[in-house]
Amino acid sequence: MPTVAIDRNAQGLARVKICGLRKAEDIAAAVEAGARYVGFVFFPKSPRHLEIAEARELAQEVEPGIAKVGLVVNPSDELLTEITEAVPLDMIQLHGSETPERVSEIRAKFGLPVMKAVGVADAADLPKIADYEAVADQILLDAKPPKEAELPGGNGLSFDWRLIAGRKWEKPWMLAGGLTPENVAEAILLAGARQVDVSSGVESAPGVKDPEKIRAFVHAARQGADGA
Ligand SMILES: O=C(O)c1ccccc1NCC(=O)[C@H](O)[C@H](O)COP(=O)(O)O
Repeated sequence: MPTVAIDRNAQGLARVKICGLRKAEDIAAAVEAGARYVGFVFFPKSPRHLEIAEARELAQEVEPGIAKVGLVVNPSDELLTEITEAVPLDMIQLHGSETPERVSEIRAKFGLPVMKAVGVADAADLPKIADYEAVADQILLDAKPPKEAELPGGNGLSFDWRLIAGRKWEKPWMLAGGLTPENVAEAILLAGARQVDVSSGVESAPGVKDPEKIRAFVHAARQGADGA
């Protein structure tokens, strides 16, 4: 085991986001298990991509109290207008190379809370979290994608959770990247995360969610890591 400070108060408190949902039954599995956020991906290169009309249909059926998050990558105002006018979202997730200025602009123009994904590979990536924290409502700490990756996220890769152990930020943040039902409890303990996000770790194939894995993930995240 690595020698890092472990935040045992984080146990049992994790709020879970299941990202890249495409079917009503998978959303139902997530919500019934206790997930607090559901994510819809609007990125045509992704196996999890949804057309706006599909997302609208799914989002309209999500029960109140569950945050519906729309994930976009370097979006134009036109795309955001189309999405937000059609889909009843509660939050926009920016998963591209949006600058802090652009994050601020999107937040002001579209009147929705914004979660900005920040890619982490090593300690040199951590200072930029403060730049985004100043303008976003939440931060998503995700593994930095490999240079040759087709997707800027949803690659099932983890970063070294010890990099953020014991660090505190003012705004709410989520841990993401390569989480699975098997490792999420340990990740929560090591990173001190109170919120976690998963996509490929609850799939049976790219873009195909597995309700059993969703249930196992939410259960593991909410139980914490007794004995880990
Ligand atoms: O999921 C995608 O296909 C995707 C496409 C473009 C940008 C981001 C994308 N996914 C991000 C996520 O699903 C999560 O927020 C997070 O990165 C966790 O992904 P994973 O490592 O697969 O659990």
